[in-house]
Amino acid sequence: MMLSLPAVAKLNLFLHITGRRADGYHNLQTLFQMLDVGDRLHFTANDSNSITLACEDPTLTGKDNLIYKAAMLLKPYAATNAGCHIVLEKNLPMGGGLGGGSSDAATTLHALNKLWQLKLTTAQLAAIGLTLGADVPVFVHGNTAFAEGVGEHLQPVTLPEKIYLVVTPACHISTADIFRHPALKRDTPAITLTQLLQSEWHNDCQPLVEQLYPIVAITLQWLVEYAPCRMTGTGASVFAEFPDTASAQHALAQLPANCRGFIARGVNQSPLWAALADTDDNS
Ligand SMILES: C[C@@](CO)(OP(=O)(O)O)[C@H](O)COP(=O)(O)OP(=O)(O)OC[C@H]1O[C@@H](n2ccc(N)nc2=O)[C@H](O)[C@@H]1O
Ligand SMILES: Nc1ncnc2c1ncn2[C@@H]1O[C@H](COP(=O)(O)OP(=O)(O)O)[C@@H](O)[C@H]1O
Repeated sequence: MMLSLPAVAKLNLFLHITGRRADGYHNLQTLFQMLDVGDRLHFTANDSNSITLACEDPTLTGKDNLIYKAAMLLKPYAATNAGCHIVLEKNLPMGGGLGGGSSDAATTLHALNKLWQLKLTTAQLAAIGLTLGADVPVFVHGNTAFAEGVGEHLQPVTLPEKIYLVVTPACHISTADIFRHPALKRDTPAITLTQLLQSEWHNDCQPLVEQLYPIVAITLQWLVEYAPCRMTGTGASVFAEFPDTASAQHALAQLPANCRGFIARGVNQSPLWAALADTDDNS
């Protein structure tokens, strides 16, 4: 049996760092906005007892890929010879704060749960996903959500489904490097979701990233000419909200050299859920 499923991107509409934990991880308050665009994965179950991964980009087919790691985490729950061939259509910029790798992992968990008939609950898949990265559970649940802790305490939020222009300058930022930097602001007071929704939104990583990677600051200076803008996650991608697709396209047409850009709609539920429901209807 074969399954083709989306793995969408997210934005962090705000990202507050409220403290550092004993294990070095940081407690956050963040608003994850699901987008309607992303990667696509194709899964063909087999009885080879192995996981194989194919992608046009050969650097993405190794055993360090989160897709492979997610599949291996589910292997112990599956029948002895359960295997799968997975094809990744990589559309999202990598290491851009859009969560592409984490989203690919979450889609893989759902796909193999179905193909291998594991009957694990979404909560179980999210807990397994958390061992791969702090961003995986939100993609497993697939809702626009307010997150606390390292991103695992999630509360779905319904927001107006806005149009966003997402721009990724040509620089790679390591999440771990930003979190271990001495100059990172990590003392934003934790406040309630109601207060947060009424306050001015910001990203605590943005001033440090702008300082360390001037290209991010330059990209924000370009985008702010069109609309108020901010960085997502630990960068390097930045985004702005537009009233309609035409005005977002107007800005995208002027995209600076060396940047990638795309237009997406914010959605309250990831299209992954509709795609999974489709496969239920057809099985
Ligand atoms: C901060 C966010 C916001 O969405 O950044 P982006 O990665 O999306 O840019 C994410 O929660 C990131 O999640 P993810 O990318 O899955 O991070 P992980 O692999 O779990 O962690 C990478 C490294 O970042 C640091 N880290 C990560 C998350 C966190 N809450 N505190 C941390 O200190 C840790 O040093 C960890 O070793
Ligand atoms: N399926 C995957 N897609 C993209 N990157 C992956 C994947 N699996 C592992 N990675 C690694 O994770 C890093 C961060 O990827 P990504 O999730 O795109 O960034 P971010 O967490 O900043 O949004 C990449 O640079 C890459 O080395």
